[in-house]
Amino acid sequence: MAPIEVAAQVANMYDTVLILDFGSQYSHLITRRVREAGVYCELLPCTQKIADLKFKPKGIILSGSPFSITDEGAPHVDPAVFDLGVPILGICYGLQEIARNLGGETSLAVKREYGHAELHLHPQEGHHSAAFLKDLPSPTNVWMSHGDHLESPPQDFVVIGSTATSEYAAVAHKDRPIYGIQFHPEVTHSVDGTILLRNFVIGICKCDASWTMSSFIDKELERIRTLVGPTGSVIGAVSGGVDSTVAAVLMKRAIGDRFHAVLVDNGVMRLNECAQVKKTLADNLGINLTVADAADLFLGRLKGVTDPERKRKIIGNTFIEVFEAESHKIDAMTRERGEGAIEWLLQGTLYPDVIESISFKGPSATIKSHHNVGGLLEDMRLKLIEPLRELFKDEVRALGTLLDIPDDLVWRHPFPGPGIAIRVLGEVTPSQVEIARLADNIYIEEIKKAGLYRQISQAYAALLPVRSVGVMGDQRTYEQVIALRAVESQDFMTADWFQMPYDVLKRISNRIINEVKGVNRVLYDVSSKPPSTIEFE
Ligand SMILES: Nc1ncnc2c1ncn2[C@@H]1O[C@H](COP(=O)(O)OP(=O)(O)OP(=O)(O)O)[C@@H](O)[C@H]1O
Ligand SMILES: O=c1[nH]c(=O)c2[nH+]cn([C@@H]3O[C@H](COP(=O)(O)O)[C@@H](O)[C@H]3O)c2[nH]1
Ligand SMILES: NC(=O)CC[C@H](N)C(=O)O
Ligand SMILES: [Mg+2]
Repeated sequence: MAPIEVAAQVANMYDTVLILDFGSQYSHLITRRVREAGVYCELLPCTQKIADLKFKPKGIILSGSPFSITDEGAPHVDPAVFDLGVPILGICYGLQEIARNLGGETSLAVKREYGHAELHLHPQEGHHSAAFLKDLPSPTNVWMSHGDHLESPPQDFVVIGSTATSEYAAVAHKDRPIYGIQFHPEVTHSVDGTILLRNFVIGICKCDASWTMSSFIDKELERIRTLVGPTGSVIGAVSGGVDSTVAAVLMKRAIGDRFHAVLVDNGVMRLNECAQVKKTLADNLGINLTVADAADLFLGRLKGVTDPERKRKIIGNTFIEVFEAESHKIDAMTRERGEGAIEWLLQGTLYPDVIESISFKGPSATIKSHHNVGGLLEDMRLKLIEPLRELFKDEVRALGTLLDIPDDLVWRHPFPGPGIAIRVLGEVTPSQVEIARLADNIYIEEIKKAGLYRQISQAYAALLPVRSVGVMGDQRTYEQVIALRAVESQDFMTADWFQMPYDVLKRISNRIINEVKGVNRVLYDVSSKPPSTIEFE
């Protein structure tokens, strides 16, 4: 089934707001805020033809854009949105786009307006905008980021808010539920922005705030069962990470033993990880996980390799090979048992991956196909099933909790597929992996003891390919260096290094140097992303 149809299936189950993306860097934040209000929404490129929509939205939001509305080649909305008869909210460029369509005049502002502004409301007696502005204090602090502004609002529009520099900071149609705002309610700097977006989707669009993870579970289980049918089988690569675990648990609930989970032991997992994941999944979640032990195969292929990209490629390719072999085995087994052959491949794709692939990023829509483990088993012609496709990471975590997945699984830091191999700089040998693994285990243990694990988005220990001189028990040592990394991040696209308390660092450093043979020095990484990345390689 095409992804757009899958999205439409979900969109048809809930009251849905359509967000049309003109390429603003904040478009995904609009999506977040609307979801936080309990309303389901879909982000689609602004080039979306309304006639091709597979669902009827209850309201439409037009996003901001890096373009100037008067630019040649600037993106424009399908004028049919104005004939749908549903409420429309234009944000910044979206407002200018409304004006362009409904007869206002946009011009270049004399100077760019960027940052805070005080919005003064101008309530209109007996006007529908009362519901839009409900509970909003006046003045309220809003955040601006624009160069163009409205020279005059379209005919039939009234002004419902202004700032010192923007006369038409908020406008509304006289009769129809069409609103335009020059500021960005979706960013946290607009302090009452969430109230405004909530007012729009609930008060104006009359959406039912029924987008909760508990309602999602029931509907998704039903959708999976219908999709897979009474005999179909599903196979899925499960890493013990939160995404694949939550997807696996949903699948297990939907189709029971017709779901087959495979974890590939690539020899560069964390300490005791494979055994632990297998046990946790079996004991707590009733998922029968096959662990494919391929540690020697992976480590053999990594021998002598030091280039980070080559390491990643080798691991990626070998992973596919092992997964394929494993799935053939399972396929043979299910056939033997007289069950249907495996038809489906489960993937833990999240909504940010989808947004990345569909979002409007320039004069033409850029379609970037996502290649997680997709395309894996082409010869088997497996169909993809992606239950988390419409969710953000925090929604996945909430879902995990509702599915009774233990907290320590739900709140696990992300762990990359290539694992410790990209945290051992230089050649990946079994003894180097062991050093990094032991140091990492102590590091995470102490972070947990200090109660800091949840505050940190991701932490790990890396082994540097250098030696330094030390002294232990009156003896000279010449040994290796461990670097500790800990970051705070919303989306892992940018990150700040975590300000680890000194006493915790002291304990960690002492323990690593005392307990991990081959290490005589520990460093703490104080680089942010950008310009550094989260992983060393
Ligand atoms: N060792 C492994 N064995 C089987 N599948 C794996 C393994 N490592 C990664 N995968 C697959 O690759 C996908 C992408 O990995 P990714 O790390 O992004 O997600 P995750 O492990 O599920 O969650 P998290 O991001 O929290 O680590 C996983 O969802 C899983 O399907
Ligand atoms: O599944 C994965 N396969 C990979 O090849 C991979 N490389 C990086 N990461 C994770 O992505 C986030 C951003 O990492 P970087 O700042 O190093 O790019 C961090 O959370 C990294 O751990 C990966 N995850
Ligand atoms: N944030 C925006 O949507 C900006 C719109 C347009 N580029 C402007 O400068 O006015
Ligand atoms: Mg992972």
